Amino acid sequence: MTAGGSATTPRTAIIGAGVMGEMLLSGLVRAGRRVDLLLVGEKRPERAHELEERYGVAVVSNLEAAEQADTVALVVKPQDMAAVLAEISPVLRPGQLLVSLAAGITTAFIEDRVPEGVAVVRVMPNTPALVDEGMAAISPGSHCDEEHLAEAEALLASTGRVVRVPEKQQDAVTAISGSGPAYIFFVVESMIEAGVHLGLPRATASELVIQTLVGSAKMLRETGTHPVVLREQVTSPGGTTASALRELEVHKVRAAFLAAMEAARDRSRELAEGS
Ligand SMILES: NC(=O)C1=CN([C@@H]2O[C@H](COP(=O)(O)OP(=O)(O)OC[C@H]3O[C@@H](n4cnc5c(N)ncnc54)[C@H](O)[C@@H]3O)[C@@H](O)[C@H]2O)C=CC1
Ligand SMILES: O=C(O)[C@@H]1CCC=N1
Repeated sequence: MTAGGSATTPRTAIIGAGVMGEMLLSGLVRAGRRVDLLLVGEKRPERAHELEERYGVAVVSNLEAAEQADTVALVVKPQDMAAVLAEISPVLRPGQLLVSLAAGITTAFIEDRVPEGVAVVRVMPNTPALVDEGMAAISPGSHCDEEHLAEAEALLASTGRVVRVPEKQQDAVTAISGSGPAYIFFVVESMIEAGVHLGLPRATASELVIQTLVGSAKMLRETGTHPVVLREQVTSPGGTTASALRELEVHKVRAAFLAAMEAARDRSRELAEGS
């Protein structure tokens, strides 16, 4: 949406300004959205104050945010979603767009709790959005037209890539790219510890691992070569890499990744039940 300065200029509200709420807010500000057209609803007063200081954004009640905005991003924990929807539902109106970033919460869950005709888009973002390298997947709800979807896409495009997926894929997306950064950080942490075990100073181990990660990610993106081929290029016959990879296979790391991501997918499915 463009900011034109008239009384009808669209406003965007963010309800729940923790890690991902701030990601969205800071991305919109970096992308040039006018701060006076942004609103934040945040429960914790000290956090609200922090955001007012940092961005000059108006922090208002959830009701005011929902009443004044054309697009409302819901960025609270899945367990808090029902309470927030119950609070704002009386002031929501048809044509408004709700964009939910909560894991597991379906568009049907939201549509059942808001007035008929309110458009809902479900998004699964990830934390690299904080450095404009996010990966977000979006899915339309049942009252959502192309304009609503494009607006949700624009919200997320300010912090990285956006793909459209059928909603039935969102639990898998959550398991792969939503939680994905945590798996990568876990691998990085494990490799740094291994370097320390092998006698490297921690700072050296960290630099070696982080640059190896960045370089490998860049090769994947820039060459477009399949990861199996890239791995084979590193794996000299009878060499060091083959010895290491055999240990990873012996320890069933591939199977562990599959089981881990199935567990994340299953947890995402459970979250809509409120557990
Ligand atoms: N952290 C991550 O990597 C990702 C998180 N998500 C989703 O984003 C959502 C938020 O996650 P985080 O930002 O990590 O959590 P967080 O705990 O950092 O932020 C949630 C914020 O909502 C506020 N809040 C709670 N109840 C409220 C209410 N009634 N009114 C106003 N504000 C309220 C809290 O004070 C807090 O600041 C979750 O639904 C999560 O599933 C999605 C993808 C990735
Ligand atoms: O752990 C979680 O539930 C959230 C959703 C995806 C990443 N973090």
